[in-house]
Amino acid sequence: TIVTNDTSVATNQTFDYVIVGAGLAGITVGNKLSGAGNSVLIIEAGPDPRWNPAVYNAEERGNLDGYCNWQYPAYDDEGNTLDWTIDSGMCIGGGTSINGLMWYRPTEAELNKLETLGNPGWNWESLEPYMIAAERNHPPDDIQIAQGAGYDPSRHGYSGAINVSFPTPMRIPTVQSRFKAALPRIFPGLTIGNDLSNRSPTVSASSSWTIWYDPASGKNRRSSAADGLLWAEDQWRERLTVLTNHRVDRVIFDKKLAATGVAFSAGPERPPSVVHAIKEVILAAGALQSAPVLERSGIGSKAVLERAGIQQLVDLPGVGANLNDQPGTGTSALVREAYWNNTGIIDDRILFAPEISLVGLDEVWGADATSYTSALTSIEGLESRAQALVSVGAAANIEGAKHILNTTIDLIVNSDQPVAEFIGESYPTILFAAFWPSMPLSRGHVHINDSYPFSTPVITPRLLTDSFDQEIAVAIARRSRALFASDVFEYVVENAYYDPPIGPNGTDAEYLEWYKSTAYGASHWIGSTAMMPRDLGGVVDSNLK
Ligand SMILES: Cc1cc2nc3c(=O)[nH]c(=O)nc-3n(C[C@H](O)[C@H](O)[C@H](O)COP(=O)(O)OP(=O)(O)OC[C@H]3O[C@@H](n4cnc5c(N)ncnc54)[C@H](O)[C@@H]3O)c2cc1C
Repeated sequence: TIVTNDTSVATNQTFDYVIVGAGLAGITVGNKLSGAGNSVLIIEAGPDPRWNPAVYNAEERGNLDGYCNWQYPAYDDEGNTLDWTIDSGMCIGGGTSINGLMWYRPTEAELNKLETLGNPGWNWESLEPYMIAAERNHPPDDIQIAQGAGYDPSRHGYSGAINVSFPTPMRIPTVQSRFKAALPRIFPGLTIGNDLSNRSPTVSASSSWTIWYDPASGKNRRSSAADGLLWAEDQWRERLTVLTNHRVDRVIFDKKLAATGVAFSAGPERPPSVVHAIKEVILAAGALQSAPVLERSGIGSKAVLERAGIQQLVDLPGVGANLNDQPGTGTSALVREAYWNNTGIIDDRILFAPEISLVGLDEVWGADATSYTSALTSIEGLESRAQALVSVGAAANIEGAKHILNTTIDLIVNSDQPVAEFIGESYPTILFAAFWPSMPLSRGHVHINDSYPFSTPVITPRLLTDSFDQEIAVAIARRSRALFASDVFEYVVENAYYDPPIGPNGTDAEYLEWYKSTAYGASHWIGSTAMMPRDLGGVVDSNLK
């Protein structure tokens, strides 16, 4: 494997495959294609980060300080910038070099919906073997299990490239057990399980991480896509080249619209170069950049391309629409001074297996759930939701919007899939609950504004614009207060802290205002190049073409 920032390895060269982006998808595909004997070039906008302890040492990730991060601005519908920025990986490893390292699998029902969306063969049966093959699980030992860890041996792989384990040591055992005691009280009916990957379908458990404990250094090392599939000696490839610090402008097509290469450059002042692909160009620039690269290449909606002064090659109005992330926020509660030296509750480290609860409608609303779901499943409701998305450019057409919304609604209403993720954490001086609606119906968009490759994409997340997402948000924010006010926690913490303040009898409107003013994207962006039939607003088909 060659990793370099030397432009000449690619300029006017020819490879079997050219891949845009060395993130999770780009590295995985590059590893497999080069392993099968193909010559492969991956072009990555950011640097090689393997020297940086904030990347490789999970415990130092708090020191990243913007390293390996695009930190995009976010916009509202009027084009004003929001007061939070979007974290997104910008180095080899992409998001996996800076992410929160939580590892658990989707459910069978969730994966089978890929097929329902119009993608034959994309289902649990075909995809589960890949999840098993990717993972190298290190089961928790007796001490970790005593401190809250758990796992179901049948749900994991043991010989893959991505290391998965609980932190060594687990730490703060009192808080682990306190969260396990308190969460079923605020979400009645919630089961405390032993493994987030075997939820059926809702559960609460301590989460394992994509880390491995290196006894030589005593560190818990990040197992990013790069660590597992690029830098590891047993994954080195004879015919793989990774070009760092170069940005792809656009894909180049021949007269029959077959992709023949890409144009790229090292910086705004540097001359553009071209590299040729014999077999395929693979776009793996993530949910926030793949659509902009397509648009700069002439593939997208007429209005966007005209505004940017780009000649349209393919009319594909779904490009950049349907952008989806979970609206995250959190509640902190100051630990009482009497416990500041109690390392079962807090210490000065940030490595901790958080207790993650995946809760469904029943756990959030109990017997009242049906009053919320009848609004969700009404035909008029679906129609007006779809119209609202099309009118703001968040969906390509009404039928497509209805199809996507229905897929999510069906998972929520008929398969009891989780509507919220609620995460109990401990940091130096505070206990923290992070949470978000897990299957939001709100949608936004990402587009280019001009043809210039070094311009930032215009990302309009439109978080919490759907009334159902708002209802979930209010409900879980209320539970965060109940969590820290419960008798399980009240002896440990001062009351939960809200800014803007919410009184003990806060109204739904106050909770919603608080939620909206503190919410940010939870960094799980999807949807902007949807895999779906084209007439429904899809961008790639089930062969990823
Ligand atoms: C802060 C944060 C926390 C997260 N926490 C978790 C978690 O705990 N658990 C979990 O499962 N997931 C988490 N995620 C999500 C996970 O990391 C992503 O889903 C995953 O990395 C997406 O993979 P990808 O290949 O689609 O995109 P990415 O990993 O983002 O890779 C895309 C790559 O393309 C490059 N690129 C973009 N444009 C260009 C261009 N024009 N030319 C060349 N290169 C380009 C980028 O620099 C990037 O390296 C988190 C993400 C973030 C950012």
